Amino acid sequence: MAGPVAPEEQRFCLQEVLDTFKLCLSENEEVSLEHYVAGWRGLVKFLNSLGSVFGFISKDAVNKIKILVGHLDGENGPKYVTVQSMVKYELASDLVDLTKRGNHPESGCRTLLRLHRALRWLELFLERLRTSSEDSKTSVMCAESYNESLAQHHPWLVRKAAGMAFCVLPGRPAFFEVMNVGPPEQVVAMLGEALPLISEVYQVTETLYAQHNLLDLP
Ligand SMILES: CCCCCCCC/C=C\CCCCCCCC(=O)N[C@@H](COP(=O)(O)O)[C@H](O)/C=C/CCCCCCCCCCCCC
Repeated sequence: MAGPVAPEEQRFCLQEVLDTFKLCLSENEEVSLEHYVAGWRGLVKFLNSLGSVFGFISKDAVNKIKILVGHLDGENGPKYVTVQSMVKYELASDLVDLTKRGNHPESGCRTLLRLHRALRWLELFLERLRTSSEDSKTSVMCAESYNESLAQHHPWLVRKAAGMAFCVLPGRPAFFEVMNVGPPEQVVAMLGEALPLISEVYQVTETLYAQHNLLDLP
């Protein structure tokens, strides 16, 4: 499974991801793009520690993270502080391809939508992990969660490749170990803490995108 031991800054830690998702939502339910991206960076560390089979997934996630960071660090960075301000700015400035891919293939709105859909997969997967028994198969939990969410937006070839990658996922005990939390009961408790945060970020974004008819951006 995993290769040589990763340096500390590349090592996944569930607590770190939990902390970034805690910081994501402000009191007035605005989603901080900086923390959203940081949450995904943390998750990509986990994916990287699972080995090169997951490289094509990690690469796509990293590309999308880079696009969003590019917006955050760009000259219009202040417009990208929250997902709400990003949507408002990009729509008002005609910076989103709404019906077919055109001049704005890297808009913040369409890029974030891809990660947003993946967040639903994560929510479903973590809930299965949290309620699983010691001998449950991570590959099955992952595939079921994928089929209920992201798969509906992926073409056959991507679905096939993803399905093959899931087959080499480590078993639950090894999987829990990579999370760097402690014994399984502690992992389960931390997942219980992380899930409502992830769900809330997902719901707030889903409602915002639905209000603006952005859920099917090409
Ligand atoms: C708390 C710890 C346990 C769970 C840790 C999970 C770590 C997962 C980290 C990253 C997940 C990857 C997110 C992938 C984003 C995919 C976005 C997407 O849908 N992209 C497609 C469409 O993009 P455009 O072409 O429209 O720009 C793109 O075609 C995708 C290509 C790559 C394949 C994506 C397969 C996604 C499978 C998600 C499951 C990851 C399996 C992780 C196993 C633990």
